[in-house]
Amino acid sequence: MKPSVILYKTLPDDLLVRLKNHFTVTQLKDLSPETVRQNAQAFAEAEGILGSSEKVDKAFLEHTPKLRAASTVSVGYDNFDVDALSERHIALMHTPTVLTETVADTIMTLVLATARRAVEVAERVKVGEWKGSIGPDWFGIDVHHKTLGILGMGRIGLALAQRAHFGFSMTILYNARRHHQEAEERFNARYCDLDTLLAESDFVCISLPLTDETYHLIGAEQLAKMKSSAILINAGRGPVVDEKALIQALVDGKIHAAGLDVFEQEPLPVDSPLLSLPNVVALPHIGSATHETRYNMAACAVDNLIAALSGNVKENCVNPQVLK
Ligand SMILES: NC(=O)c1ccc[n+]([C@@H]2O[C@H](COP(=O)([O-])OP(=O)(O)OC[C@H]3O[C@@H](n4cnc5c(N)ncnc54)[C@H](O)[C@@H]3O)[C@@H](O)[C@H]2O)c1
Ligand SMILES: O=C(O)[C@H](O)CO
Repeated sequence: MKPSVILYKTLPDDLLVRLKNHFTVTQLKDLSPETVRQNAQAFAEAEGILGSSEKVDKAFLEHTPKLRAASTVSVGYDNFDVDALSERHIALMHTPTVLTETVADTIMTLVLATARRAVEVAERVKVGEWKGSIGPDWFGIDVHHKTLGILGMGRIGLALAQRAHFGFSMTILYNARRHHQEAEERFNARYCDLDTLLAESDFVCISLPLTDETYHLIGAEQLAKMKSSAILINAGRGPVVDEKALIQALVDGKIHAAGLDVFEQEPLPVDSPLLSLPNVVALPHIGSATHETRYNMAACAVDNLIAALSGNVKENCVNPQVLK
């Protein structure tokens, strides 16, 4: 008999067929307590789950006594209680690498859009404000040859450094828990402490995971250390930045602008003060959202679940100790 799995995301048809070739699939819309209550038997039988963005904690796991693997269609896994999964010997699989280049493109999009005010001035054209030759109130600031600071020199940070170094002749600073030899050798990146990075960067770019250590890593004190001409870009996770402090810093002119793909609350409430600030570019968490990359992530997640439930894991496991 095929193992039972719960799918809580829509998959392209060919990937759904691949999943069904290996498993008995129950498709549900989410993992909310109500969905769990209404489908108690399916959760009681499930050996695997596949989807994204839903919270998987101890309380959820009480309803899944047979669970052996969770496969998330994302690289970030802050919505999972990894310790609780590991205690139960449940493998957590994720999708690193396939999305790295696309997310780095998104960060570069935010760098360019904020510096050149692309969204703001395009809106002004649409409402008929372009009536003659433009003046300094339409000007942006240069990106090329500026200094870009990277918080989180992992896969995405490295791909960003490559773009900034080769594409825009930028000086790269980074802060990390250890020196990153490849970044230093290939992109001439300079390691520095957080305060130095904040003080010297024209663009502070966050590609950090959300952990206890990174929660509100950037707050009022850190924003005050940035240049008033600097731009903050966050494509890691919203809660890495204290959003209230960020709004205040933008309102007070302590920093020049912000480019944000992630927020403390998603979707971003329409009444967020961020949306009334002209110097904020707010994207709806589209870091990896291209047709190609989202397909590749879904395919990776399907393969990850097949590997985990057949005892054949070679990569992409967050807690490989449970496989021993
Ligand atoms: N906006 C999006 O759509 C999107 C898409 C993909 C990933 N992400 C986020 O980006 C994160 C990074 O992805 P990745 O593939 O580059 O992961 P990664 O693991 O390769 O890189 C993360 C880096 O952050 C470093 N780090 C962790 N805690 C730190 C700390 N306290 N101080 C300094 N450095 C620290 C790690 O050492 C690592 O080098 C993901 O965890 C996810 O939250 C967002
Ligand atoms: O972590 C990731 O892969 C992205 O944020 C999509 O959720």
